[in-house]
Amino acid sequence: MGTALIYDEEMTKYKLLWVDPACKIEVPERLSVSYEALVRTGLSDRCVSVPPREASDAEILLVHSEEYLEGVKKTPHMTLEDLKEFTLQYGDVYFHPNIYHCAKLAAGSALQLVDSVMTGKVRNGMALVRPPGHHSMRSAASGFCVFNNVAIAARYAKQKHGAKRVLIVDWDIHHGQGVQYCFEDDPSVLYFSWHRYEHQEFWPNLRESDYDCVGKGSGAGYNINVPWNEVGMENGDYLSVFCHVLLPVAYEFCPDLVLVCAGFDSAIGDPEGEMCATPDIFAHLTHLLMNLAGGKLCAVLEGGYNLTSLAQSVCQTVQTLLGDPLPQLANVRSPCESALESLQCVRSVQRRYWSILKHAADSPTTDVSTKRIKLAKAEEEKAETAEEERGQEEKVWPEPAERLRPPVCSASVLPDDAACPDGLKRLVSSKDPEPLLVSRIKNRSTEDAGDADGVATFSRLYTLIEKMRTNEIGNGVALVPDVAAAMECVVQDLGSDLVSRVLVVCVGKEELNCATADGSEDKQEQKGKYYIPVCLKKGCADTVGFIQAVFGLLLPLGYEYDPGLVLLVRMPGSGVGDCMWQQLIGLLKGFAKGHTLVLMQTNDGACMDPTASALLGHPAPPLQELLTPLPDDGGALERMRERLQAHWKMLQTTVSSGN
Ligand SMILES: CC(O)(O)NCCCCNCCCN
Ligand SMILES: [Zn+2]
Repeated sequence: MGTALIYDEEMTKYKLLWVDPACKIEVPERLSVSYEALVRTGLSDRCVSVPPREASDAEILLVHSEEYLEGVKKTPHMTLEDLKEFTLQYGDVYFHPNIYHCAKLAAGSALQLVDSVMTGKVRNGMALVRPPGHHSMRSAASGFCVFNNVAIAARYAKQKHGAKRVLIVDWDIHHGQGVQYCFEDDPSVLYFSWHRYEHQEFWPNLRESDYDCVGKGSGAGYNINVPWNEVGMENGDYLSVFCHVLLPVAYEFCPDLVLVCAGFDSAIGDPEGEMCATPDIFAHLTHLLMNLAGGKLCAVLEGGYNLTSLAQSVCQTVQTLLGDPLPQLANVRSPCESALESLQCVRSVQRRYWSILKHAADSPTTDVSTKRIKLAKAEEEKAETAEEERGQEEKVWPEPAERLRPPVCSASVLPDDAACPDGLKRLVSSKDPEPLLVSRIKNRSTEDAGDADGVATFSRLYTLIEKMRTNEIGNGVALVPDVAAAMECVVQDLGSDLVSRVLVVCVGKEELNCATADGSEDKQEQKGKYYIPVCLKKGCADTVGFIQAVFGLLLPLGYEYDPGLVLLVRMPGSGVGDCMWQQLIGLLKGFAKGHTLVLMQTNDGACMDPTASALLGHPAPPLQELLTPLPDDGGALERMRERLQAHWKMLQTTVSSGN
């Protein structure tokens, strides 16, 4: 299934008609440069073009009041003076004779997107719209927003398509207070937002944007605010919050639909956000959400005011929705102290609502005085930056790297009598393997692998890894007589001279004699750092433990390790369900530009089809809803994370005790 793209140049046909410094950044070019970038890169041609439509009164009234709608309806006929007058009642927003028309198109675009995804016409999609929506409230416009596009879409998805649980992820750098107010007592809509906050110093300066506002009544726990109390947040900060807060909770929530308030003012170069995350981060944020809700994801444009980083970020998002390989995120740095403080605060208040977080630490003891010191420091720094303002340095960042689809998406190495699943390209050894390789395989592996077809299998494995390195092949699966031997061979012989770092994810009971990344035998502490045995209660059927292991350990660590190849090994008798297995394959695509090699035992061929489906990029079925939280061994996982965070900074979820 494809990716929908919704855009109409009509939504560029309104602009600010008077002087207002607060609104001058919201220009029509935001939309046109975004769309033109999608055209220029050929991405728009690969999407299913879906036309926008005007939202009806009834649809707008799902969120807004009649008196508000009646007021906005009058704006097309207003004089300039009346428009100014009308605008004065709201904050940081402007009206224009054509903005009502565009606001109906923006909301209608979000609804078209929901229809296309919920009816299965497409898998996912993006709507490029203006005016944005997430600040507008039941009876008020705000922050360039007139109608709350995404809030209307969420209500619509429930009413028209029977969605029971809708997740809204708001990665715009401003707090979508309009969305929070709309759903704060509604447990069927989980709203997650991070936002520049600076201890309430940043617009919209609301007390209720802080981390302790978790929703009300039956909605308690279904509102998650992550305040950024400093600017300059980077990729590592964003990924930490996704791995340690949003994703575990999202998987426990198990939504039927994911809506994204896709604002790109959280990218580097944006005058509003003043953050440092690069445009390719949105490729990963999108990817990390794509295995929820069976892949049903609707991204709706919100903010983004640096035309360069906006266009790049839009392209990164759409390219991921299309299923292209993820870009390598080089040198993901550990979260900064301020981000860790926010992370710890959010987890500590949310833990009482989400069993996945129940082992989270208490809030940090930053007593009032520390905060006052911080604010005082911030004040004086602000004074400094004030004078620096004039010489405000232009942010520069590298153009995102090309993300080339390999000629062959997925390949297989199989015994001659095994059937090759649809869509996979079977690798046959074209020529005789190099004698050197044969000798290494012979003296390395067990006797049965040393015989003729064992050598053939291993030489095909070598070819497969070689072709992944050159990006001729994206990923692959091999059925081998002995997975343990094959794993050692890949890591020791094949992997090591083809890629510099191999992330080995071994699913099953086996105790492994591990080899560190550099292939040397282990010294005790090396073993500690590069060998992370995670034991799940009830084997691999333990969903809670699986989610904690994947999001609390594997993904953060993988982003920090930045491997050139992922080796996913399914030990015989592992008992891991197809659903979890497909989720794992889907999530691991975020590393090594999607170069994953799956090793399975020949007699484990039953799960070849789900494996092939995941390797080909089909969305994984949702994990079953976590109704009764299992007596999970989250404690053991938390203790392991504590131990490992000394080596792997991305595992941190609390401020360093030292400070
Ligand atoms: C959709 C959105 O979240 O990007 N709207 C942002 C509104 C910002 C209002 N304040 C502007 C002050 C100018 N320096
Ligand atoms: Zn914004």
